[in-house]
Amino acid sequence: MRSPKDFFAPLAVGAPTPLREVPARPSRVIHFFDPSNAKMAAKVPAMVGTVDVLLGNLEDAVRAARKEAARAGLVEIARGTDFGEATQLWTRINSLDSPWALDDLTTLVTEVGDKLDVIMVPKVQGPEDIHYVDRLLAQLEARAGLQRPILVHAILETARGVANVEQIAGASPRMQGLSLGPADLAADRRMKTTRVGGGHPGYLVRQDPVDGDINANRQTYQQDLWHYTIARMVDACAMHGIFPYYGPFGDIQDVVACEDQFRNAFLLGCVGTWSLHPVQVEIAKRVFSPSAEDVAHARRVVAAMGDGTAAVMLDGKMEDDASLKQCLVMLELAERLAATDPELAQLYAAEPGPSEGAGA
Ligand SMILES: CC(=O)SCCNC(=O)CCNC(=O)[C@H](O)C(C)(C)COP(=O)(O)OP(=O)(O)OC[C@H]1O[C@@H](n2cnc3c(N)ncnc32)[C@H](O)[C@@H]1OP(=O)(O)O
Ligand SMILES: O=CC(=O)O
Ligand SMILES: [Mg+2]
Repeated sequence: MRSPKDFFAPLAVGAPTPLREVPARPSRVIHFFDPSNAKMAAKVPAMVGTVDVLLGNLEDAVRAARKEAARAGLVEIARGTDFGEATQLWTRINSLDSPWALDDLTTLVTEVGDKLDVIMVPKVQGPEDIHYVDRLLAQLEARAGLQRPILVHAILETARGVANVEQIAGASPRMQGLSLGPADLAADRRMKTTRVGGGHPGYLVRQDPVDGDINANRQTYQQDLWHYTIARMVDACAMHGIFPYYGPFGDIQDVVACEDQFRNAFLLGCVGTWSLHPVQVEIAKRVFSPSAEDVAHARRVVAAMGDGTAAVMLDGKMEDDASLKQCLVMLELAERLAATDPELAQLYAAEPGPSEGAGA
């Protein structure tokens, strides 16, 4: 463990200096593709600018016999694609205990490290996994002569990882964020589910009996299996100044439930999610962008609050410093997204600004 004084010192001679603040680039949608799948890979150049992050996946969902092909395919795509300002390139490497992780890191950092923004590390168990990757990345960055540090994103998908979530989030200045990995986490926890994310109809609460009649029809309400873990993840990320994300939603056809799951994560504080199939891209972008109504309301609150202190009434509701701060979070996100998304810029511009909304 490094001393707090050394936290921002490079871990290898010649490695770039770690960042003091994680860049808040839009990452509403982290789109997964398999670089060894020719059809999917062929679609990548056309997706630049339409998704915030393109992630070349090397881990689960890539056949063992195709691991080297996926790695080589990602190198080729990284070299041959201009990702512009609006789209980042990430990868998900194989797990640290697999036969492929070392070569994934060595090859990608030395060959296309200048193109890679973030490396997603699966099945992280504790801060020691991040420390291992941190030092290795510093050595490889020095070897490759990189000028900016590659950031690290951990998937929360083991029970031990969840128990250690605060230490993982704060393990290195490279930590960019955390994603929920509900499929592996369910298996590791021995949950009795068989799905990739989303809810389960059996996880419910039931209305109390009316007049003591337990046999009468009683309303049931499905509950969110992931609420606890997402909330813990969001707190750990906020505490360490990094970003939380929902992960995969495996029922590709059920776009309605997918949107619900994404929205729950957005409302709880997540900044984005994964998309596994093109059909999930627009859902993610829509859900993780503040609505025009939210932006308009936030502007009205800012305008009504004046110097930001005291309490005011707006539409019959009390607003004060705390609701103002929530509105500022919303507006800051809207501004950041509008800077790279012309459609959102237009949408938000159509809403009344603080002066027009004041006192309305
Ligand atoms: C638990 C976890 O670890 S989740 C993360 C790991 N899993 C993944 O990354 C899964 C990524 N996604 C996929 O592999 C695929 O989308 C699947 C297997 C879910 C579905 O694939 P398909 O059955 O081919 O879907 P479908 O027929 O609807 O595809 C339509 C088109 O979109 C393309 N497509 C599908 N998924 C993607 C993708 N993620 N990126 C780009 N293109 C895609 C298909 O190649 C197909 O192209 P075509 O019209 O030229 O034939
Ligand atoms: O990798 C993701 C998961 O849900 O497992
Ligand atoms: Mg997983």
